[in-house]
Amino acid sequence: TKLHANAEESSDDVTDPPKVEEKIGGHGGLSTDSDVVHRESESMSKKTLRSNAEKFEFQAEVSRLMDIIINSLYSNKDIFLRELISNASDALDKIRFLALTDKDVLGEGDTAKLEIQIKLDKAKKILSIRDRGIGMTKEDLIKNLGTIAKSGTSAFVEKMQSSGDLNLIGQFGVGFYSAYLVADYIEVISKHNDDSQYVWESKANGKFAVSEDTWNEPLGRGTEIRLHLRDEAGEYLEESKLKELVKRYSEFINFPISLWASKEVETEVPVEEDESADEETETTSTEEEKEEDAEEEDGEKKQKTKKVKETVYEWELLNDVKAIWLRSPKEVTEEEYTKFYHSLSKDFTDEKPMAWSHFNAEGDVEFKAVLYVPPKAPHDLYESYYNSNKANLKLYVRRVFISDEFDELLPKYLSFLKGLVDSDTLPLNVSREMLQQHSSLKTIKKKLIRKALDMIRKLAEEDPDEIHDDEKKDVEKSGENDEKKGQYTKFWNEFGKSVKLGIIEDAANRNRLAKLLRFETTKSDGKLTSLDQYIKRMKKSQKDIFYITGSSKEQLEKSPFLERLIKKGYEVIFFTDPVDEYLMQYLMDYEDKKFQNVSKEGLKVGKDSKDKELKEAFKELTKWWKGNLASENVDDVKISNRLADTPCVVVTSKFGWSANMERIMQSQTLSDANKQAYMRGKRVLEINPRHPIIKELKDRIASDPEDESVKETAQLMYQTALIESGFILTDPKDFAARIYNSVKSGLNISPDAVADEEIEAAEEPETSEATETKSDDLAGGLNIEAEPVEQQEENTKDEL
Ligand SMILES: Nc1ncnc2c1ncn2[C@@H]1O[C@H](COP(=O)(O)OP(=O)(O)OP(=O)(O)O)[C@@H](O)[C@H]1O
Repeated sequence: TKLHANAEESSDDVTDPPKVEEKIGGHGGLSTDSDVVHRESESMSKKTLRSNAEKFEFQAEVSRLMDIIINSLYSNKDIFLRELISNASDALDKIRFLALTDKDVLGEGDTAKLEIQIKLDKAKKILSIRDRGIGMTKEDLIKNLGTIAKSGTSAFVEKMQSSGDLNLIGQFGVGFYSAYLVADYIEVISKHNDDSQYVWESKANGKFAVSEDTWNEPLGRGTEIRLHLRDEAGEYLEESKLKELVKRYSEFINFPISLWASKEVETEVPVEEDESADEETETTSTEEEKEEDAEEEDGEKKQKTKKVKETVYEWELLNDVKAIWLRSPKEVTEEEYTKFYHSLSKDFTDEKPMAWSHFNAEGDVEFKAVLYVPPKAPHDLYESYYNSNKANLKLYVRRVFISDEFDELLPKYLSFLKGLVDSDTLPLNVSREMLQQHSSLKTIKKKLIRKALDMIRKLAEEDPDEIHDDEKKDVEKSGENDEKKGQYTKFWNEFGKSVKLGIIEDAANRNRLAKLLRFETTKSDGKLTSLDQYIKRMKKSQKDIFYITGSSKEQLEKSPFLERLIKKGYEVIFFTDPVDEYLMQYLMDYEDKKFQNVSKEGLKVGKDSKDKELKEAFKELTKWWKGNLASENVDDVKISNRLADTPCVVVTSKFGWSANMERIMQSQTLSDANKQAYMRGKRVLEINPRHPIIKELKDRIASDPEDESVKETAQLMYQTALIESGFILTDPKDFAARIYNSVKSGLNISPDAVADEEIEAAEEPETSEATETKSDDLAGGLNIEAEPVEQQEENTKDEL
């Protein structure tokens, strides 16, 4: 919000110009040897500054953020320097990138030097950080530093309120404001090629001011941030402190960072004739200040000189700019990789990346790359997955930073990786758009994916927890890998969904990705298992990989679909993430084994010798039942091979949706009813011929196929099976009414009995209870003695 175009009448002190006696030394004459003392800037009358100043209010979220920073008790205030240097480096990257296609943007002389300079003014308590980057126009200053809140602002404010950890500020894109941890007044002087030089200033009191700069030294191009340090931040005026900080935080900045540092030097000064006598005794007593008798050989007399110590200032380079990725992987230490990760990801917590891969690709397309698996997934990794263009790899071409928004380098599902690619093959002097279409990008992408998947596979291979009991005897591993214990489970919990999305999206790497899959099974005992382990444990005769989908493992464990499989010792995979339903539409087979959803048609678990016989014996019932279910979208009624204790289940056709998928689709807000009807799998009612209810039904049908009470019971059986098989009933009222009728009969109440008028009807049992006790109630309705299900007779035993 612009407050005053002309602030002359305002009494607010924000835009007070630097008074003549408060003037701040600029960076003028940066590279000249004579720059021993700060050159004072030209004085400027109060009137001129004020008439140019415009005042603005910070956007509300930014104001809140600044309040939090200013009042923070956070002890690690050092981070501000890292943030400002990182901004300076970004600005330098931007101008260097523009210079690829237009050399003139760099300017001439010192202005063309891509560097960062830090200067201290102890007397005035000012710390300034200056870069020769792209700079900011007046509009940029107003937008970037105050009026446009970034999306990360409120996320960061929220995070601060819960954790208080300011260290993460850079990740939220609001790093600049961390400068208010140490300063109570900040000036940002900036010169962009497209505009004049401007000064932004704020005392963080909700307002800031911007004015055209007519009093400071011209910057040429770039930005100087002047921090007027708070009293308690005096340590940042110590050269040693700044050197230490730059070393610690900015060692991977690829531009030279120099400090205007003091240095003791010895210089020869002439000895005044009249004092030479006194000096003589003094200087001979100390070795350093030895007086020299400057008698020339030819005997000509010269003026006497002496050496004295003097403090001079000069630019001292603080960082070694040899990029880590250009070094040989053998030479880079683990600590250096970790630190480089922190600087790349702006994640300065103590956590180490889970894994990294540093390699050099040679051949037609040459590039160097470092890839990292972060220790944690960002909070919004899967939010708007398909719409966001998050790329986490930085692209360099021959050491020049090109972009960190280049999403052609990695597929979406690997966008959780961080790192960089530096290519020697890509051309330097073309626009980003041209680069995006360059043919070698495809090769780079392909290699990066391979390397990334290898890195993840190794993470699993090195994890001792991944070696299961059945393999332990072969692989005797001692405690050497303790540090890596559990690392793959950690990876899986953070990024498992990405592997699944990869299987869906990347057909070329489907098998590699499937190897990385982990899941729980009926036999995994709370641990995660892989497909390879599953296959190792498969029964000899087992052809397919069995799985079941649902909303939780607890719910699935009780599923009737598993009854017989578990009894016979088969292992079944539990898929409980909604994405698994999609995953299994793409993952058809693995190592020549097909996947079989055990709640769908097509399950083969060996033949029962009585199959044919049973089919024949129940023919009448199945035919009758199919006829009765004609209006229910039921394709068929069949004898089941998956049931042990449950009378019947409803299975779906192989290529339609499973019950779980129907449930997922129904819960989606914008789901399309037509598509739902189309995709809904055809249903088959499968009956258990050994179950007493089914046997009784068979007998009743044989004696009277028109018996209404049997029809009623059959319908109730079907609805109950739907629920137990994971479907959502379309008409729960109808189901409830049938249950109540059955209960009435169980309690010997007349079917015509109705509730008394004016009397609360809450005496009837609730539906859910009724559902739980269904089998017994139904048995009661059919007057069957509660008897166990007949033992299954099989002569095929276990050789299925
Ligand atoms: N030295 C600078 N030169 C040019 N522009 C700058 C400079 N410092 C900040 N900016 C501009 O101000 C914006 C806000 O800076 P801020 O540090 O708050 O966020 P950021 O740089 O986008 O994110 P991060 O702090 O994570 O680097 C930047 O995006 C950039 O456009």
